[in-house]
Amino acid sequence: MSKYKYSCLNPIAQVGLGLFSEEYTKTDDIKEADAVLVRSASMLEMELPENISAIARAGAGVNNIPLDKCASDGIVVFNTPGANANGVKELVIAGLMLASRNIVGGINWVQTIKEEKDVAKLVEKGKSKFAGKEIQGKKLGVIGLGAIGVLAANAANRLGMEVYGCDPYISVEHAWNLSRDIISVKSKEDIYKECDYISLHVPLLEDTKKMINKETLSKCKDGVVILNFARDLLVNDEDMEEALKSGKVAAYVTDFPNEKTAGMKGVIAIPHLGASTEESEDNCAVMAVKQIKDYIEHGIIKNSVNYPDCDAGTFTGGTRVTINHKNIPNMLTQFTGVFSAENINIANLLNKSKGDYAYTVIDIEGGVSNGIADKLKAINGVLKVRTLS
Ligand SMILES: NC(=O)c1ccc[n+]([C@@H]2O[C@H](COP(=O)([O-])OP(=O)(O)OC[C@H]3O[C@@H](n4cnc5c(N)ncnc54)[C@H](O)[C@@H]3O)[C@@H](O)[C@H]2O)c1
Ligand SMILES: O=C(O)[C@H](O)COP(=O)(O)O
Repeated sequence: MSKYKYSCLNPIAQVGLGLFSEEYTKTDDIKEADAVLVRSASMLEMELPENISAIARAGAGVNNIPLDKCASDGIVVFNTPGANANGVKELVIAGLMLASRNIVGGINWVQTIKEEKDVAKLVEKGKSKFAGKEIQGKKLGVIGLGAIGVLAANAANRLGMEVYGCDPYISVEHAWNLSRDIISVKSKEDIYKECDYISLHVPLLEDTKKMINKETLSKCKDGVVILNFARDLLVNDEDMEEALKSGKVAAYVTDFPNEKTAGMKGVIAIPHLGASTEESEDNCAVMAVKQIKDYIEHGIIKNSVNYPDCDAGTFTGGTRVTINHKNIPNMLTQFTGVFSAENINIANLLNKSKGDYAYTVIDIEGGVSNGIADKLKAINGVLKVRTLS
């Protein structure tokens, strides 16, 4: 008899799902799932049943998940930082080539002459129409130096590009990994002004939405190439269309085609293939499942995007009570009061907060009655209580 249930809203690599022990079963009904695994399926309009404790995004971008709603329902949302970064980096490099050499045009043209008598001769005669430029010596601007941005910047630099990077919130880890040859700039303006190619690697947030627009494009060099392997809404499509028509933008490479851009002249549209490699899918699935298991079985939070990371160690016996709650004063006093009223000794207590939300783990040596959980749940600001035993 399984103890836990999980649902997958997208196919998740078997190497990850295989890590679930026989204590877990898969269900198609999220009304009975403790945990949900998802890639890009939108959960924004979904009902979130009370039974869900955790959602793992097997990937980086979490704009398909209602993070605040989840937090206020006591649902911890994880992602898998860096797990698909190499896959995306390699496609970014391909994107640079696709935009610089008319590979797509050339390949399509060969198909139009394939039934002709002397294909080799026609190729030599017609190839000049598809001549391109080399990326070596050109300037690339990378906006967002996270897991992908750093890898893309370093790789392009190794291919001979002069690379500028901009990320006001760069983490220490990513700064360490950034090649010293990358020119770090404080403002995106320097990238717009200087670069021949601009690659976006920021999350879709209120302040990054439509960051590439008429105004920012007007600051760019004529014939700039924009690469978007992050999210379609980072770019204002109407402004991009105008810039492509005028020649301000020579090519727009996007991994996120939509109704507007899929057929737009000057757009190289890729069907969201950045993370669609065996390696990235495996990495993401393994990381997502490990994080779900750690949380469900031990109450450990690692790589959450809406709750603080919190590791009280592996749960080894007695009872562990985990509480998802609002980050407001006087919560711990009320929690400990519930235990002391029952004369229960707390062996270990850990509390962490992140923004408006907090998480507390309380270990006790023996068991607890259901009444304890009910009393904790009744405290104003408590969002979810789990009892692990
Ligand atoms: N094409 C794909 O298949 C694919 C795969 C993975 C990720 N993505 C997208 O790429 C994005 C980046 O992925 P990642 O793994 O590098 O994430 P990450 O969190 O490691 O890096 C994002 C970086 O953007 C920076 N940032 C945030 N706001 C910024 C701003 N206003 N200006 C400059 N920098 C800013 C952050 O400081 C961080 O360093 C994801 O959010 C996702 O939308 C796409
Ligand atoms: O944010 C991400 O990780 C990527 O966009 C990958 O999405 P996918 O898992 O649907 O390929």
